[in-house]
This record gives sequence, C-alpha cells and structure tokens, in this order.
Amino acid sequence: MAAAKIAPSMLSSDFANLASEAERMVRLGADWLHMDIMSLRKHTKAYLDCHLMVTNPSDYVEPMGKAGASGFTFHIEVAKDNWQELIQNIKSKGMRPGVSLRPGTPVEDVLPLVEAENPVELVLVMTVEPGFGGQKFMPEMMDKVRTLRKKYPCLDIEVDGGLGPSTIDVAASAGANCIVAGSSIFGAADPGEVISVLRKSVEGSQNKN
Ligand SMILES: O=C(CO)[C@H](O)[C@H](O)COP(=O)(O)O
Repeated sequence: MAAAKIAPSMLSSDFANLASEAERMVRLGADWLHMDIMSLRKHTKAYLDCHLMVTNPSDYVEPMGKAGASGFTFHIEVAKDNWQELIQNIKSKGMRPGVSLRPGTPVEDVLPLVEAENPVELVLVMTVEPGFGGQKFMPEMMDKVRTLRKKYPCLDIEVDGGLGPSTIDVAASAGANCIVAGSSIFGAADPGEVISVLRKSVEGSQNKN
C-alpha cells in the first residue's frame, strides 16, 4: 500500500519567512513540502535581481541565465578561488555579475573583484546574516558601504536585511543606492508608500553629495 503523503504547497507560505514556514509545516505533521518551481520571467519584464545564497554558484549560472535572471550575485566566501571565471561565465550568459559579503567578511575581500579588468557591477553588503527575512538591521555594516562609496562613486552598492523606513536614512547616507526590503514592503498596509519613502531617502542623500 502506498503510504499517505501530505504535502503543503510552499507557494502559499509566507515567502519572507520560508525557513520558519518549512519548519512549521513539518512540526504540524507534513510529510513532504511541495515546491512549485516557476519562471517568473514569463510573467514580468522587471529586472530580476538574483542573490545566490549557495555554496556552488557556478552550477547555477547556466540555469539562471536560461530562466531569465538579470543580475546574478554570488558570495565571495564561496568563490575565493574562481571568481574571475565566475564573472566571465555570468557575463557570457547575459547577466550582470554582483558579489555579496556576509556580516563577518571584511570589505577588503571584495575590492579585487571591483577593480578587476572584468569586474563585478554590484556589491551586496549583507546587513543581516543571510537566511531569512525579518531580522534586525546591523548599522555597523555601514562602514563597508562608506568605504565602497568613497572608492567607487558609480558602483551599484546594495544593502539587504532589516531595511525599511526606520533604517533607510542610515544606509542611504552611507552611500547605498540599491535597497532590498522584504518585510517592510510586503508587511506594510501601503507597500507603494514604503517604496516611495525608500527611494526618496536614497535620492535625497545623493542630492546632498
Ligand atoms: O536575503 C535575505 C535574507 O537572507 C532577505 O532578502 C532579507 O533578509 C530581506 O528581508 P527583510 O527586509 O525582511 O530583512
């Protein structure tokens, strides 16, 4: 007899808390977790800014390119030996390469990738430990942003983790121009207003400089 397998579809879960949602379903008795892998590209023309929190980013370059990713950001901690080849591959598949660093990683580790002959076009400074949404913004990461902005006035500098109306001014005045925000946008009564507040803060800081 084939055993019963109850498989909650994660498509209906709270994506900002995917790890805890998975844990919750298993705790509540799920046998499997059903994952619907879809190409968002079919449904939007938007720039798809993809952050690969994986240990083997090289394995994902081709599939992400085929799926329609616009930006492909990998972690320096797992690409110390092959970042040159990785950047080349990402560009050859028509994507913009970016590099990310975890809170414990010094900013100096990513400088060679920005200064390379074939450089990354974006640096993502993590302002929480990667893993799940809804964590507290780490203002001490702003030294990294300031260092990067001082050296590279035109670089896309992205911040991710705990960003929202109460933390944006610190990040924007440090020089971040790409703002990733999960819970503050999706959890807001008026997400459009939050997006507008974030944009105004970045543009306001840029106009001061
Ligand atoms: O990469 C992430 C976690 O690893 C998320 O993008 C990030 O945490 C955004 O969520 P929030 O704005 O709620 O902090």
